[in-house]
Amino acid sequence: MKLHHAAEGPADGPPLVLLCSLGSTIDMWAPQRAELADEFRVISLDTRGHGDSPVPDGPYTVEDLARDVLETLDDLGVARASFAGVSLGGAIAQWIGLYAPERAATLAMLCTAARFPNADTFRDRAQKVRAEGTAAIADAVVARWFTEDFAEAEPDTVARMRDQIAATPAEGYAGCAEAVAAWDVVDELGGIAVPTLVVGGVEDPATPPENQQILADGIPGARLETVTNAAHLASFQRPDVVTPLLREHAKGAS
Ligand SMILES: O=C(O)CC1=CCC(=O)O1
Repeated sequence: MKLHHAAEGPADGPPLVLLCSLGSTIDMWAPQRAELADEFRVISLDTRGHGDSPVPDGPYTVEDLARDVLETLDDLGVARASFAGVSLGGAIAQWIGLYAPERAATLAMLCTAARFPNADTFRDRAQKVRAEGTAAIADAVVARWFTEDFAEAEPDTVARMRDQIAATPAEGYAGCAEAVAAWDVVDELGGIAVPTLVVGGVEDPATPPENQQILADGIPGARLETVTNAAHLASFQRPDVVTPLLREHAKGAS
């Protein structure tokens, strides 16, 4: 399935693909897109069921979502790229590292997990949004994305991001929540042979830092960075730290 996307930066620049978290659109990458487009061909994609991408009936799997990404890149003529994904997007990056490594020059996995904590809560969430709509969970979810200090300092930004969650089609959100619930590659991480950066947020309640430690311990040669004053959307709250990390890592692509 082809995904809605934005392609920015020089057409002949090294491709850098940005993958989103559950309940977000390519707007979550706003702090990185313009900045990294100075040297990369930045391709950000709305995950299936989100933003302006198609919304088939769920459940979906991470494999479905990753195949959508690769099909869209095929359509764009991109055979190999660096990938950076937050949370669900980080699971997609793991899948590509495991099952389509020839497509990946580097991988960056942000605020994600090889098996998400409390998988049942994502099945419950899927059930709730199918019954009541995505707005029913938007406040609770956005509270996990940013630190309390940030939420107090930037209420308009947080409200905008909350609205992004509430605008996500219920079936798309539910299908992706079911993909999150089923994701478990803890025992396969040793098979990822692509240069990998793992980034965590110190105050992330959704995928606390021990999850990134598991990724970094399991993926041979992975580099781990943990960002302070950051919760689940560390890339959005701390672009001052995360964007240079992404740049440096993707530049190391061979
Ligand atoms: O939505 C959450 O609470 C955290 C999360 C899990 C997967 C994802 O993309 O976000």
